[in-house]
Amino acid sequence: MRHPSLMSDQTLFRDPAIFETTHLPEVFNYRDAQMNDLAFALRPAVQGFSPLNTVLRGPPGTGKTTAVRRIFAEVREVTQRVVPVLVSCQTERAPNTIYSQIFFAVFGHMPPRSGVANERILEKVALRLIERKAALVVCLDDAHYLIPDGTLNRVLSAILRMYEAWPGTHTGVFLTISDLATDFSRTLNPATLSVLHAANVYFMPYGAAEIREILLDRIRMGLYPGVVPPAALEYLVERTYACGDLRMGLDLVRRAATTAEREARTEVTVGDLAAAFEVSRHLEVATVVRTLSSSERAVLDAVLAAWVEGDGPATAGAVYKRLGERERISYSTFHERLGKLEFLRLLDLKVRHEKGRTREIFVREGVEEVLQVPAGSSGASLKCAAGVCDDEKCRYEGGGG
Ligand SMILES: Nc1ncnc2c1ncn2[C@@H]1O[C@H](COP(=O)(O)OP(=O)(O)OP(=O)(O)O)[C@@H](O)[C@H]1O
Repeated sequence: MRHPSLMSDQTLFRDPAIFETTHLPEVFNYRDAQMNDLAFALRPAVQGFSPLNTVLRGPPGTGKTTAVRRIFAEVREVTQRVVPVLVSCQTERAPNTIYSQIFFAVFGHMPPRSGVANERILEKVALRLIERKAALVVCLDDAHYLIPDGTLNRVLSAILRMYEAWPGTHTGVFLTISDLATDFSRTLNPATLSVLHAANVYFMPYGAAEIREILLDRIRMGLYPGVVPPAALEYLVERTYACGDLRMGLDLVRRAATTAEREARTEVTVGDLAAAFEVSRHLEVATVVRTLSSSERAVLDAVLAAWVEGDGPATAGAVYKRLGERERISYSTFHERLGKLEFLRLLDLKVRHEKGRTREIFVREGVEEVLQVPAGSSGASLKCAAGVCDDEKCRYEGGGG
């Protein structure tokens, strides 16, 4: 079917911002029970006491962050006696930057960039809270990112034990977790667990009918009428339901509508959505990859180059050697970074027992596509595929290969 062409200055988007990941939807259906639980957890704070610590658990794109943003916005409207702070742990990974965000929420400006110890920042925050008779609620969004190097433990302990150093402070936390396997009893130390003592609020994946309504609502607000015909909508719902992440659906609509617009069509087709899916399906991996530090990224790049070159799992020894040609890195640091990449679900590590323990590294689906390393692009000379056995470690220790 031929579509009427569009003038070049015409657009299919009524409001492109509706499809931005940062957009806070006006209508937030199907999460009333969770919103009630969060309101209940905040009630003591509104009354001048510490809020109830709460963990929001659910797969990616099920509305956890949106629920927190909405309830925090409501709190700001009704009282000044609660200071809500939302910290994205995908971007803020160090205690200092997290405390700086809290400082900003309390004072309206950032603390001096350097030379101020964490303790001093927290002290200033605590004294101001006491002066204002205000309670602090910090949401650590995607808190699992802070687990591998112990940052979550340190930050939680500092926030929740403020009352010990500065009596009269009232503090609490919300933690959002999309990695359902996260078990705090194994990752936090007992002293932190005893002050955390959190209740769980679950965000189950939306059903297909709920996804349809949510997406339709966004389409109505973001696009002009008729841009997404029924067949395209069905495909969209099917794809989004299959992955469970609403972000996928929103991204597909945005990309497909942009394609249709570029080709001067007034409707998106199933083909536009299918093409968009090829790009969007690795959205989650792309998001995680963007949060890696340059040193973590270097390890991932080396793994991928070895993986592509060897057409399958690389051994830890081969990757370590390859990496050692570019930077000085001890085996334990390398091992730590590998562990982190596994924790972030970018890699799988498997031990093979063959003349000692050989660690094989498998690259998870989507990583290669996201990193887009052309086959055989580097390191052809590194054909020494000896695995690193635990008892071999010392050979590599000290870096440089
Ligand atoms: N009930 C809903 N109504 C409208 N939009 C929703 C609803 N639930 C989620 N969304 C939208 O889906 C997208 C993802 O939601 P959100 O960021 O809150 O998910 P999340 O559970 O925090 O994901 P992650 O664990 O990956 O951080 C956002 O654009 C949000 O506006």
